[in-house]
Amino acid sequence: MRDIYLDNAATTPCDPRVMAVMAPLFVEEFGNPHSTSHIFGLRAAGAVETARAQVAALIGADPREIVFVSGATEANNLAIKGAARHRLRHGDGRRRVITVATEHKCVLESVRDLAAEGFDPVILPVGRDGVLDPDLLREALATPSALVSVMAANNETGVLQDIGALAQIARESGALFHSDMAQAAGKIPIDVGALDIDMASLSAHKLYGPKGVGALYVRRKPRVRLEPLFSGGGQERGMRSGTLPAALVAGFGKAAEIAEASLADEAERLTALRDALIEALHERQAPVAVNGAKARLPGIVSLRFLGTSALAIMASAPEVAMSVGSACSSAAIEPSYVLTAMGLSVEEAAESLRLSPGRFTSPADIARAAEVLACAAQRVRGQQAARMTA
Ligand SMILES: Cc1ncc(COP(=O)(O)O)c(C=O)c1O
Ligand code: FES
Repeated sequence: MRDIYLDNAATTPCDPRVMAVMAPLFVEEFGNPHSTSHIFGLRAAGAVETARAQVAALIGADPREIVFVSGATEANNLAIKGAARHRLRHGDGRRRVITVATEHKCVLESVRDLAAEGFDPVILPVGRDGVLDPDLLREALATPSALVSVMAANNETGVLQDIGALAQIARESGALFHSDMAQAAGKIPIDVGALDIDMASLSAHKLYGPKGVGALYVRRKPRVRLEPLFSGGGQERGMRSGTLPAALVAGFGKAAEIAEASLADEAERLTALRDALIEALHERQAPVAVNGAKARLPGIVSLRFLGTSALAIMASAPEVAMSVGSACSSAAIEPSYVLTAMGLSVEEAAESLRLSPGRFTSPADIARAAEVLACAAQRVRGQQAARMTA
């Protein structure tokens, strides 16, 4: 029996069509995309600009608004630190930077790190459904603020925030608005123009592209200015020095193009797979509850196996790849900070597993995973009961 991969929220495999675009750029067309005095550099630069247009199209941006970086971690650091520092140095003395308790660590830590530079970090709570109450944002913005950062879709629960509404609240108070869209991009339709936001972070490896490349959307009208994180040659219009990995960037572009073309079909298919998994678990008498609001990404579900340790289920079902909490925190034993921020008790959070089917998951994979999981849950409950009576 082959192993079943249900951890697409941690990372996705490269689509073979993406591999086909990248391969020649490693070997034959290996030029430095910034060395445009000869054909090798020009070809690499052409591949980068094609990708810039493809990534821009996925989110309704202008290609000139796309800054390529190493991934969403860097994009989030650049957006938050870059915008806050530039504003403070050139502007109005606004020191407040606002985010939400369920954000990815790279956002939370970027905001917290700014405290050492004299900024005023504010971390807003969420409700039991994982959603930020817009009134809490309004209250926080009573103090003039530099920046608000709210993710579009959560990486552990798939819960969606109402980015358009939150961005409008921020704009009315004169704060910039950034959104971590690493999980949302390519999964749900996104139009940065319609959302009227200033910055958005993307990562290629969440949408069937390669690891090690991502992008920051930086609005041009009105222009958002950032202090760069790195000193250097001034590539990417001065916002991100360093030679771009043309092959990875081109792969990201192709992945974005495929994601855009297949978005509606894939969302429907993933929703059906996710619902089939939950249904099959119910049929096999595995008592589960979904964590978070109804409005969620199609491909991520956080399931609480009532009364059953999630870590023990994982250990008992090694042929299913899944996770407790996010990939970067899964080495830690503490239960997910995202779930406890939603008001789950430590015990409830410790009963929760994240399952994320993807483009290459089949209905047969889902049926098999449900069987394995239900069986593992039953075994674990048996062991727990035996320990209680021993
Ligand atoms: C919501 C979110 N933000 C940021 C990241 C970090 O992205 P990257 O691995 O590209 O640095 C991830 C994935 O780990 C994520 O899910
Ligand atoms: S009960 Fe299904 S595999 Fe054991």
